[in-house]
Amino acid sequence: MATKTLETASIGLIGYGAIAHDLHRMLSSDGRTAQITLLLRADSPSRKTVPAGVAVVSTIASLVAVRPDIVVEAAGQQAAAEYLPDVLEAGIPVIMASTGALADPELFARLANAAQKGGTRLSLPAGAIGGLDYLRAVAGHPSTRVCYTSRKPPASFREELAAIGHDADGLRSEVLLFEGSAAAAAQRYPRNLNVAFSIALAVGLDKVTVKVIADPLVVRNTHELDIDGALGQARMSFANTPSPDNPKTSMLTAYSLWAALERQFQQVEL
Ligand SMILES: NC(=O)C1=CN([C@@H]2O[C@H](COP(=O)(O)OP(=O)(O)OC[C@H]3O[C@@H](n4cnc5c(N)ncnc54)[C@H](OP(=O)(O)O)[C@@H]3O)[C@@H](O)[C@H]2O)C=CC1
Ligand SMILES: O=C([O-])CC(=O)C(=O)O
Repeated sequence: MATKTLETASIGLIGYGAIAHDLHRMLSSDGRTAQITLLLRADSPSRKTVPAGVAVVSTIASLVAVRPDIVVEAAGQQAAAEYLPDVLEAGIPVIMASTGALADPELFARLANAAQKGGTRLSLPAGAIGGLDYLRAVAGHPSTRVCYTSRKPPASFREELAAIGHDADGLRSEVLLFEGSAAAAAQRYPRNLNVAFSIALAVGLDKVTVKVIADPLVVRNTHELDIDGALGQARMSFANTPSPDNPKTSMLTAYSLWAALERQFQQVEL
């Protein structure tokens, strides 16, 4: 990989939704013509949004056969579980957006083993937040505790609110949807709470408590972290613009994946 650059690399992209659209645009801007192979299901509605000239395959075997330099998953937790072991085992590095899939310890072990067998690495981007370097550092002290609150406009939790008798469009005050562990949050809200599990992986699963709030008074996807312990206190807050294509997803996520991709091809890693 050392001689390749992001401009000359062959990139496998799983999914073509809000994140992948933005990533594809970034990879193709400034006169670049990225070599991208998309994996979408044969009957995927997303196929009709794929620009002419972009190669599309329907199976993970076909994607692996192309031998991309790297694969980026931006399709969802179920897709990550289904496809990524084969990619890693084939020795192809992976950047995974749907980090909440790792809340399943069996899948975590399967992916780690596949990466070891393939002699490659699974990279987890910061996604819709930042500050994972700080969390990784304070993880070392047993006193560290993190309270993470995901606060999003009601449109991001339309189905969940309906299930408890609320109309997302008529909500007047905030609704606490969930309080508990990061693993439970990531599994209960697979399209909204991957960040919770990224935080937990960085700082330690036992150190994090999570609140999930639908709030009609916010217009941004807001991630608040309160960190406390013998090393000190920190407060981080991210107020992200939701993607126009998918309000659950912050636009920042595609930029984070782009930054993670760039790092893969740099000799000096920041
Ligand atoms: N780590 C982080 O901070 C964040 C992580 N995420 C993760 O990224 C994922 C993608 O986000 P986003 O782009 O907004 O989602 P979208 O719903 O906009 O797009 C998902 C895309 O993936 C495709 N897809 C879904 N399942 C499969 C499958 N089994 N095989 C192939 N393609 C599939 C969909 O195609 P189809 O048309 O067939 O449904 C669609 O093209 C989220 O589900 C979430 O897990 C999101 C935000 C932040
Ligand atoms: O994009 C966001 O704000 C967070 C998100 O959806 C997730 O963590 O799955």
